[in-house]
Amino acid sequence: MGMTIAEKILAAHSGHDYVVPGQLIECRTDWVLCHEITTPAALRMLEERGMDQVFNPDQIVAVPDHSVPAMNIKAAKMYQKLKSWVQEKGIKHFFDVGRGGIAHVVLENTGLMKPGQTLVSGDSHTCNAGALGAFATGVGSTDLAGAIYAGKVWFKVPETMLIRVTGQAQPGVTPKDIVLEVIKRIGADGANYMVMEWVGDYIDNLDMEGRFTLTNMAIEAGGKTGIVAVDDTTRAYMSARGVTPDQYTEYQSDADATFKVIVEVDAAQVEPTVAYPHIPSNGRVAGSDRIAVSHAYVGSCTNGRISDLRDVARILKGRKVAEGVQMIVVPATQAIWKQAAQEGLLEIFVDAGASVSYPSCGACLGMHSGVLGPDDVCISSSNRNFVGRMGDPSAQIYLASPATVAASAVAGFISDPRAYNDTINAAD
Ligand SMILES: CC(C)[C@H](C(=O)O)[C@@H](O)C(=O)O
Ligand code: SF4
Repeated sequence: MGMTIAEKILAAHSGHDYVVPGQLIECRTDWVLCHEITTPAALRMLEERGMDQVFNPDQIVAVPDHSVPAMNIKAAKMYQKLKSWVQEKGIKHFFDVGRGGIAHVVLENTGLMKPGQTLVSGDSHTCNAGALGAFATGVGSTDLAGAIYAGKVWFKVPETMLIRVTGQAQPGVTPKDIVLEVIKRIGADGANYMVMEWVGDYIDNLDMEGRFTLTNMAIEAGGKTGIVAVDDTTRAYMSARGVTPDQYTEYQSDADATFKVIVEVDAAQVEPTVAYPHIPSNGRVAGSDRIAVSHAYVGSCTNGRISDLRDVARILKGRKVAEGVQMIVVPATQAIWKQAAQEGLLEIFVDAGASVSYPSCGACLGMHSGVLGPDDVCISSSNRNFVGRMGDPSAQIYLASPATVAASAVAGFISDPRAYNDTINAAD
């Protein structure tokens, strides 16, 4: 019987020739990603049991990202805990504040995480790295503790959902719109405990940044992870990071692999999509209602990459954020921040009246640097719009692509970015 990519990776990491969905396996983890929010709890569990060791300090990547730079004493202590552990255990790959950014985006860019590998982290958007043709998933602090200690985790082998995206998207329609459309169709629990494998000529033609946006949001449909098979785009991405094909394993799903569900998407039919409060599956066409916004946020591990910032700059160039709208742009990493500066994007944002913040998760989860107050209405390029996600429970969050966020910031109400298609084409 054929296997999917995910099944092949899990078999290879658990000493089996093949695995089937539902099977319980003990899986080797090639990488463990640690940030300052969930790692301290895992470390405490290990310390309390006298098991305070790491399986391999060279296979742990530590990136403080949520509450940095610290906004209060509690956050400063969490950061200290992560940092002192890193120093004590000799964790090799530590991306300190000022040298990192949002952990998932830092990791995807390092060349450390490779196709065919496994990754766990105490963060639900770990699925992001699946775009590299890898198996990457979020775990709770207990499993995180086990992974740090032993380099292993237990998994029930997930079933796989195949999502075939064909055709060309209209100008102004981005991977974020595609994934919001898929989640709208299947529901916020539509892929529960499944791997979401993305295929089709739309995916073949998509760059790595767009693929990360797709796999990043698997968890918003309940997915165990998202995955894209390795192709020339992946190989070029790895090679740009000094990693050659002999350093990793490529897997493809077999022709007779079993997919629990198959979802077909015609990219040309997808419109700029906005997920209305309070669930990412609540998608509607951008601009179909007149909804005034008080805040616009571009950033996060879903859409804080350089291509996202370029999309925003094309729309903001020579324009102003509407009076009464507070816009925040957060490049996902220091490297992206620098690239955006070099390309003149930050200047465009500032000239338009947007604040540019330092790389962190801050506003995305309402921790700091852009917390929403009562009844604020935010159009956000992030991934979740749950009640209270960005601050006060009465605030309303609408999820959209960076282009839609920019178009809405300029208009002062949620708007269709296709109105700027001429601008977009002219800039390309
Ligand atoms: C703080 C962290 C555990 C959380 C997650 O796991 O997703 C955060 O990153 C989020 O996006 O809500
Ligand atoms: S950017 Fe947002 S979604 Fe991503 S890890 Fe940080 S808090 Fe979570």
